[in-house]
Amino acid sequence: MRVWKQILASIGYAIEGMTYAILTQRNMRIHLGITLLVMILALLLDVTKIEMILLFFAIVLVIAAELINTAIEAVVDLMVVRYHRLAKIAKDVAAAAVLLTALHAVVVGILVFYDKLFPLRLRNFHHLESYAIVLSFLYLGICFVLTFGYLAIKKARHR
Ligand SMILES: Nc1ncnc2c1ncn2[C@@H]1O[C@H](COP(=O)(O)OP(=O)(O)OP(=O)(O)O)[C@@H](O)[C@H]1O
Repeated sequence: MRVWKQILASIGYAIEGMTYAILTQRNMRIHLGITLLVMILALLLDVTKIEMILLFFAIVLVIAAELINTAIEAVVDLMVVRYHRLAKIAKDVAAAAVLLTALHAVVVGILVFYDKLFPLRLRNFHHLESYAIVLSFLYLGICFVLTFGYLAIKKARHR
């Protein structure tokens, strides 16, 4: 009985954390809004079970990253009251993790919805689908390199 009470208490704390993130983080509200739109789109369009799993995975990844980012921001603000190079690195790297998961979700969204939203164009131009895939990964790669390149340069400058 005590174990169940502890488990229920843990779930309660987790819900409190989620509520805090939704109420205080604008980005979290944006993620949830987009999630709602994606779910409506997935219900309206002919999405397979595997595609649904991929969409869910991408969405959960973004929301989990945003929650961890919020936790890191809170810990940094608790420990550091003034400007500190390490505080900046901690916050920027946590933000980069969210950015990366969000880009991943965009790529998954393009891959899942592209041929469902533009089936006629695809029938005439088969190469468009591969363009969408290549462009998605190119975009993801560029953002990845820019984000981590920027962080690496910043870090090197502060050494
Ligand atoms: N104590 C600090 N020392 C150095 N740089 C900081 C510090 N606090 C914040 N920063 C810099 O300012 C940026 C924004 O910080 P802030 O705490 O406002 O987070 P945020 O990304 O705006 O959070 P939110 O998700 O709540 O909008 C950080 O990414 C970091 O570069």
